[in-house]
Amino acid sequence: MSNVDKIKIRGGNTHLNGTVEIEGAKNAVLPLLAALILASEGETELSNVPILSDVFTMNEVIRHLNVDVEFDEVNKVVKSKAAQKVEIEAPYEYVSKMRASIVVMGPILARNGQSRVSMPGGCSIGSRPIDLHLRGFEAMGAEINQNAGYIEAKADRLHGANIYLDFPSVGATQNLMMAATLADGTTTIENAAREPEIVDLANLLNKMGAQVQGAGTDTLIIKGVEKMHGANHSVVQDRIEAGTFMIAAAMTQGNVLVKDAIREHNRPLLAKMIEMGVEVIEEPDGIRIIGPKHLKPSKVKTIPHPGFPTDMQAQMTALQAVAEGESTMVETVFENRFQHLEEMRRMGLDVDITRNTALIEGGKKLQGAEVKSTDLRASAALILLGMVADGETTVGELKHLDRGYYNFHGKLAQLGADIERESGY
Ligand SMILES: CC(=O)N[C@H]1[C@@H](OP(=O)(O)OP(=O)(O)OC[C@H]2O[C@@H](n3ccc(=O)[nH]c3=O)[C@H](O)[C@@H]2O)O[C@H](CO)[C@@H](O)[C@@H]1O
Ligand SMILES: C=C(OP(=O)(O)O)C(=O)O
Repeated sequence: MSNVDKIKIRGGNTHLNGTVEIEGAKNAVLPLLAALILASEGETELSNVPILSDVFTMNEVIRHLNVDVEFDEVNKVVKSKAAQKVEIEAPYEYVSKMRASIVVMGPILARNGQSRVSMPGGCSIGSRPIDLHLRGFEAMGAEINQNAGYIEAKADRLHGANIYLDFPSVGATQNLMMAATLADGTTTIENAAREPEIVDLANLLNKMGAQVQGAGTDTLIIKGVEKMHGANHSVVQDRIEAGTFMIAAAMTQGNVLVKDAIREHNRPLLAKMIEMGVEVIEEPDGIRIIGPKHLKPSKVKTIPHPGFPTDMQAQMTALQAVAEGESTMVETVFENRFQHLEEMRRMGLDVDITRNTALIEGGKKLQGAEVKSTDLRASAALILLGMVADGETTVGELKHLDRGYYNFHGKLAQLGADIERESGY
């Protein structure tokens, strides 16, 4: 994997066909790896772990904290032995590489009574503050200080608290849920995030001896326990990778079976695609997507789960680019998540952007171009658009793609796309 690699797509006549297998979810496995910090005895085996650069980064973070982890990439299994003692510091070097590593803060604090974690800072899709995480820790009795780019938290032992999140933040819900597992007493988190990745985390925590109830609803109740142990768990399927291939099939008049896709996890996307004229067939071993000749335009707004996911927004705009007529996309979760549209303009997309609303005049001729990805989902969306644009599209800055998609070009090639990855040097 190299950031100087490029993906080349020759588009204009692609009709994807076949079956695609989906990996375990990046957004599930990262907090699951952080949860390993909580175990003080036994061994853990996580299976269905995706081979992604973010997973390597998270493994480095928790290794640095003294948790023994080994990633068997052939079998997609992470094995870990509980640490007797965990370190308190997650340094800048790791947290700056991957914001999601902030979710180690709750587990470190719960295990050690103190933690020192580098502030993650923003990223290209928005400023991404962590105030909700910190206010939750404070409610549980932690004293928080900011010092030289680090957040330091201290509490001899966290205590249970009633926490209401102003916004159902995924990361804050995960961080506070993990902190509460070892706290003294019961914690209630209201207006909690309801994403399937939250449910997956609660499932692992409960297997490790925690007492978490209500995952998947907006109220979590966590009864603190004295200690936690290792457990075996298989990572839930990546609904965003699955959704990306569903859109790929829909926009290329394709016929693709997305293996073992979970309808419940992709309900808002599937509902929109059906509205746009896509055929969605539930089969015993997955969901089949058949793309029509003429796609209808749509109005989409991103909202926390079970609303339309912001992580599918860029890919959905690629589908809207193909739909005939005027579509709208409103991004309400992140304030700067339209950068892919500027790149798509270079491919001939007719789009008008006013603040968080994009007006896409779809169905016009698109031409391949040299473009660069600005974030993870932008890179996938540009590759998707490359399949329907005439001529050659080259997508660079693949470090973003490698954070969240394993062998994306290989999977598309297997479905019939004319695509290759050129190695840098
Ligand atoms: C690793 C991972 O799982 N990443 C996902 C997670 O990110 P992440 O957990 O960072 O996203 P959040 O749900 O926390 O953020 C959503 C919104 O809340 C704001 N906010 C968040 C926390 C806080 O303390 N204060 C605050 O204002 C953010 O700036 C953003 O505008 O959920 C996002 C929203 O579904 C997804 O796009 C990311 O792919
Ligand atoms: C925004 C994303 O991830 P992260 O929160 O890890 O940046 C994503 O998965 O689309």
